[in-house]
Amino acid sequence: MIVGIVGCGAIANTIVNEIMSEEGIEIKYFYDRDIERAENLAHIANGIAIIKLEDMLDKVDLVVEAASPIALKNIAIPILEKGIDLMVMSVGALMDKEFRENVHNTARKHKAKVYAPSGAIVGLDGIKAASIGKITQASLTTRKAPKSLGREVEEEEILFEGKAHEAVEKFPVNINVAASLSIACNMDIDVKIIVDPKVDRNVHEVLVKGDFGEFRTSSENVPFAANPKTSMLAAFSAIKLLRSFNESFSVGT
Ligand SMILES: NC(=O)C1=CN([C@@H]2O[C@H](COP(=O)(O)OP(=O)(O)OC[C@H]3O[C@@H](n4cnc5c(N)ncnc54)[C@H](OP(=O)(O)O)[C@@H]3O)[C@@H](O)[C@H]2O)C=CC1
Ligand SMILES: O=C([O-])CC(=O)C(=O)O
Repeated sequence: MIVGIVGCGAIANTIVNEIMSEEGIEIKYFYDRDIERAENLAHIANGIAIIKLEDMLDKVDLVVEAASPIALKNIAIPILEKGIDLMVMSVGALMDKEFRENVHNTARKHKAKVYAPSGAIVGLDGIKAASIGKITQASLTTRKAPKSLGREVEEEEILFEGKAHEAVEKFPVNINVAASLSIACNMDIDVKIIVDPKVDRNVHEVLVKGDFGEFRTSSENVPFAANPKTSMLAAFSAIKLLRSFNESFSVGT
């Protein structure tokens, strides 16, 4: 599998450092609006930095988007129209219903697949199973340190309380997980975002209720030093999903 990456920041660097060249996965093409970042990563991976997305499209089997929701909106359709699979980190963009339907239809028409790794949250496996019955309630409470949210506060403060579609608009690079949960639950979930000077982790608490019963998950994620908005677990989930394409045994939904 030849892989191209769009967005050469915290997640992409972790993927490359972990996978490099593994049997069956060759991460070869790198694109970023900052060409230097693409070149640095290409150098580490012994790959190729490209100056426009089209330069990788006839050469890859899968593109990993690890850039931004706006980037995803620009690149998803041209990638899928070529029948290339797409792994999406900036899931928040998919809260735009029209865009999500377009992505869905284009993928189906061109026999491409779209994957969204579980990212920085815990519990999507259970939600997928739970969605066989009815899910009646789902919420996410996210607590991050001021530097993760780009705020300066002395005391904890609720920055946002509302629905996921609004959360991803207001905090596009901090709360993609709300979109993953919403898509898995098939509802616009309730979201609360708290800035808290007492935490140094990215904390995500998920509550889901439905026919199956109810569950709560809580993760206290180590943020990347280079980008404290993003949790290490998010990059790890992408790596695990990439590796799963080569595995013949799978556990969990
Ligand atoms: N699903 C999940 O659970 C999670 C998702 N994420 C999301 O994943 C994405 C990547 O995260 P992360 O690696 O931490 O981000 P980084 O900011 O560390 O890296 C992203 C890179 O992509 C570049 N970029 C942004 N927009 C474009 C564009 N339109 N075209 C080309 N390059 C672009 C950025 O440049 P510049 O610096 O100039 O913007 C930067 O170099 C983000 O959208 C983030 O919000 C993060 C954590 C969890
Ligand atoms: O990494 C995290 O903790 C969550 C995050 O930034 C996102 O969902 O966009």
